[in-house]
Amino acid sequence: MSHLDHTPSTPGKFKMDKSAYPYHGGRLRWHSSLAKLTFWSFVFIGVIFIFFYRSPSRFHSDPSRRSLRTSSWGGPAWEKKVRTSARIRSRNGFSVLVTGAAGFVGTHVSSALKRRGDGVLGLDNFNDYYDPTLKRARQALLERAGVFIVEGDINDAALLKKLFEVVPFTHVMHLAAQAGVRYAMQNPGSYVHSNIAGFVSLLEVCKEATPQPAIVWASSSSVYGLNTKVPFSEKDRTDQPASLYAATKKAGEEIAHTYNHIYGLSLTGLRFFTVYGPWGRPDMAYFFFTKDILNGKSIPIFEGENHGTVARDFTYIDDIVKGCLGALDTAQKSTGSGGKKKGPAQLRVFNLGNTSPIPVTNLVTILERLLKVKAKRNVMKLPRNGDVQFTHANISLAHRELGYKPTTNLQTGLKKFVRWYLNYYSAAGKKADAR
Ligand SMILES: O=C(O)[C@H]1O[C@H](OP(=O)(O)OP(=O)(O)OC[C@H]2O[C@@H](n3ccc(=O)[nH]c3=O)[C@H](O)[C@@H]2O)[C@H](O)[C@@H](O)[C@@H]1O
Repeated sequence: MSHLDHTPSTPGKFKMDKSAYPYHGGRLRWHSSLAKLTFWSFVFIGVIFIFFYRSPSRFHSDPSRRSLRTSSWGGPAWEKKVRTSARIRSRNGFSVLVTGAAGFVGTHVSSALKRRGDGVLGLDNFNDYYDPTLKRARQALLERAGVFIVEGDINDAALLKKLFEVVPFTHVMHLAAQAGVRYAMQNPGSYVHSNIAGFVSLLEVCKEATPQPAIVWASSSSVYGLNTKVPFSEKDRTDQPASLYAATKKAGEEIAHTYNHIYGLSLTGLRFFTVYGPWGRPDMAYFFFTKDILNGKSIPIFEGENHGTVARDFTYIDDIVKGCLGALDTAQKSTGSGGKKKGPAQLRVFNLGNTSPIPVTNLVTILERLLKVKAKRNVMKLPRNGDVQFTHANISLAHRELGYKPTTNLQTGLKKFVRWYLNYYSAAGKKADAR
């Protein structure tokens, strides 16, 4: 509590406390010191007010997402960096705002866009859901490629508006999200904050922009939930999610429909199927299995009822990047501007999977071979914490519309991952602080 909190609200209370003013004429002195106190309080509050509302550089923090430090933005030097990063360097190129740019998919997509001459500006809140030093290393990688990542949260509407004031983005690649299926039981609020509130905050700014950008965003294979009909097709029901994570992604798809319908925003949702590869996410099974196998720690391998197989349609990052670029390239323009719809706009959803589900036990066998270490397998029943038993993508729609054609099998992809992992964590003695 600050000393100001002890200041009584009315002078009457002071008057009652005579013991504090035992001398003759104390009331007079008290009146003058109260006047001084009031005067300086106003000066102090005024200074704080001017600091927060007039300064070009504001300070933002977001405790619910566990951002490790407050971020600052604004000012001519900052705007120049934003503009330079987003500058288009090829004919008919895009200028793309990539949210979640320090994330796994965000880093790969940003660098692919930059390589082909698009302007790219990253946005990321660098929260500590998993080891932030990995996010910083990805940031350094992008910086060398000429991509600047603004440090901030998608819930910060003032920051988003500023970015659109500085750059008339043609596209938004929205990959910022609270990922992970099982963590949703530990921290449900973070899923609502990022995947629902954050998405709405972004769409609100996009719909007001002139021109409105086309938006491509990450949904998830988890929206198929408890469905048993395989392979999963975009036409299938998605109304039985098994985790809050899946429910927030499903909500995102409905929210996308609303903003498309009311404001004419062009929106494409991509249902990613268990994406893996170099620079991946340490909370995912293939990643922490690798770490634990190398450390001689036992790994929990889930199985279904009656020893049923648990399998995933593991999809390699380079294939996913091609799918993302295909979605951006075929996205039609939004039709509205300044918050007003002018006509119907494109609304799409695609599966981006590998069409070849692999049992988790096979994943472990491949890792054992690549790492040359036998895993300590601890086979256990699939916990009821959000996991589904099986995923399998039908990708014919993405193939037809986006030219999407995955080419990397799990063996090849994991080989590339393991090479990166050993390199990354042996260099400079970095610790694989996976979870
Ligand atoms: O496809 C998706 O949409 C989702 O893919 C992954 O979710 P998941 O497939 O559950 O990926 P992992 O957590 O890496 O699990 C992979 C497999 O390993 C199994 N597993 C996981 C953890 C564990 O300790 N043991 C174990 O056998 C899981 O049941 C699952 O079959 C991502 O974590 C989600 O963010 C993403 O949205």
